[in-house]
Amino acid sequence: MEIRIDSLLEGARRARGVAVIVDVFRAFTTAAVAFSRGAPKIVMVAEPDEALALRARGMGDLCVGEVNGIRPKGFDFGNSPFEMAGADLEGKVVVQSTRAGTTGVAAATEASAVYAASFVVARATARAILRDNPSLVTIVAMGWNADLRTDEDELCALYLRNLLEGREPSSDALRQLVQASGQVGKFYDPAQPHFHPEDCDMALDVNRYDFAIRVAREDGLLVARPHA
Ligand SMILES: O=C(O)[C@H](CS(=O)(=O)O)OP(=O)(O)O
Ligand SMILES: [Mg+2]
Repeated sequence: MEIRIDSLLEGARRARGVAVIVDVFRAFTTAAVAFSRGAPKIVMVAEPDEALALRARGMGDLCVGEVNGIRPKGFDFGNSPFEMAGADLEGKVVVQSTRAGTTGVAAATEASAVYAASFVVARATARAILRDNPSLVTIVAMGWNADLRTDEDELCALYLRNLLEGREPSSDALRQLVQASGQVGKFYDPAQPHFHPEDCDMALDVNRYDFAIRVAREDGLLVARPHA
């Protein structure tokens, strides 16, 4: 198995083989929590207007996401694992739009298969990929706004490569490295109430869930489902 690591939107666009789109803060932590709260599937789109249009057409029940970290007008929830944790999503189809994570999923058009990953589903994602034993895996760290590399996604990509190669680095070490990085302060900034300290804590609960998040095209839509 060849494992490549890439970054940002251009990395998603050129991803070949099985693509693992990584977004720790917060898209694919939020998605994992949504599944844990009963959402059967998540339709992933790049643009907020696409999400609103799908909900208007009855293709989704709830819009979740962000622009600049803030819940877009008309959305039901922000892109917050903490907000998701308080929601009853049993049987509710979520439509998610974020500026890095879901935009990266939508851009990965050359990939043979796509996973959406974060620390909370890392081991399950590696296990699912190893079961299929593909010849090529491309791990893409989406970063901030898909155009600035950030520690949490890069570290999660490196962690995933280690797992795929049969090693399991220390979760405590990962948490310490991410907590020392530049993307954490916003969760504790009263001037940015759309970010919650609990978002960060939940995103760093390494391997919290035992499912991966597999994304596949269904009737022309990118649909994410928990993948045991
Ligand atoms: O909602 C998020 O946390 C981020 C936006 S920001 O980088 O924190 O401003 O979006 P995502 O697409 O989940 O990286
Ligand atoms: Mg992010």
